[in-house]
Amino acid sequence: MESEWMPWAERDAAAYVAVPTERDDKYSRGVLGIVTGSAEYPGAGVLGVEGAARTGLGMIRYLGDATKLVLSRRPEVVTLPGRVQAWLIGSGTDSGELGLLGTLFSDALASDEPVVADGGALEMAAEAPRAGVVVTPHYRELARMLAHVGERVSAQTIATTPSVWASRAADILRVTVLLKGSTTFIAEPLGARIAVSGAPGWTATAGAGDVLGGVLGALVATHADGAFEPGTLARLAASAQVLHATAAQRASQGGPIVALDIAEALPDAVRQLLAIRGD
Ligand SMILES: NC(=O)C1=CN([C@@H]2O[C@H](COP(=O)(O)OP(=O)(O)OC[C@H]3O[C@@H](n4cnc5c(N)ncnc54)[C@H](OP(=O)(O)O)[C@@H]3O)[C@@H](O)[C@H]2O)[C@@H](O)CC1
Ligand SMILES: Nc1ncnc2c1ncn2[C@@H]1O[C@H](COP(=O)(O)OP(=O)(O)O)[C@@H](O)[C@H]1O
Repeated sequence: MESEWMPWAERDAAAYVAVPTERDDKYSRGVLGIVTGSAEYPGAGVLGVEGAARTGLGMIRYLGDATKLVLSRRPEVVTLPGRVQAWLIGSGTDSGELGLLGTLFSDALASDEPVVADGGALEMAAEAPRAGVVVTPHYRELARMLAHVGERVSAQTIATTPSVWASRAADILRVTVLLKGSTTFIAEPLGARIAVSGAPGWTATAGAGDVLGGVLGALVATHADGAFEPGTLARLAASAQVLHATAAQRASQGGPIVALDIAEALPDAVRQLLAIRGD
């Protein structure tokens, strides 16, 4: 029998926006370690950083391979290693050519912090499943992850029945899965099943997924204490998808957008959600 998919609306997502209080400083708000971007795809590093920064968090430590480009766009970013509350790894990297990035990915996956894994870190996340990990593949990437653990399914089959495969993948891979598409399906191993729709078709543009990784990284870093409780990572993932879709809608207004437009519309999307909450 197919799983029950719970919808997730702006009102639900609003509860997962962390608003700083007078007692907060940049560390208590949450620090996100980001290891994304490579010589081949430096732009993905910038897009994830922008997504996270515009969602709201205390600080970003960027340790990927696009430091120069990231700093030229966001001088607020710190490029030294140090304590973080969560990790975003893998967007804009190739799993076959990781070099030193591979060590950083395995350190993050072996750490006690929650991890958002994308792009070239997906196969490593599939190899070493643990609680507190959420993966954000599109259909082809999910097919590759499943092949990596011996489950053969084509990207076309996943595209035709994404809810079935998001659900199955979470149970097989034993990590929380956010499967990207026109409807995004979020599944926790033997747990929550959430479906989020409503993003405009204009969202299907290069780098939009890299921005989503940043949004989710920021939400996880600002809720790191609860991230290991059953269902929390799935609800944070659904909230990130809602914020991303709201930002895309605001940026698009029925017309074309680029990924950076989505990142730039995030503060307004956050305000829209907080207004629903009554803040
Ligand atoms: N600005 C940045 O830095 C950006 C960086 N990005 C980063 O890039 C990394 C790889 O992500 P990805 O999703 O593109 O790669 P992947 O899943 O291997 O798919 C390759 C498949 O696509 C297909 N294909 C290619 N061209 C096609 C065409 N014209 N028309 C139709 N099909 C076409 C091709 O098919 P084939 O040519 O083999 O038949 C193959 O199957 C990832 O880390 C991501 O973060 C992106 O986010 C973009 C912005
Ligand atoms: N038809 C669509 N309608 C709405 N959103 C879409 C559609 N197709 C893809 N998306 C969204 O666009 C983003 C694309 O991400 P991804 O495939 O990772 O691309 P990239 O790697 O270039 O960033 C995801 O957030 C996905 O959910």
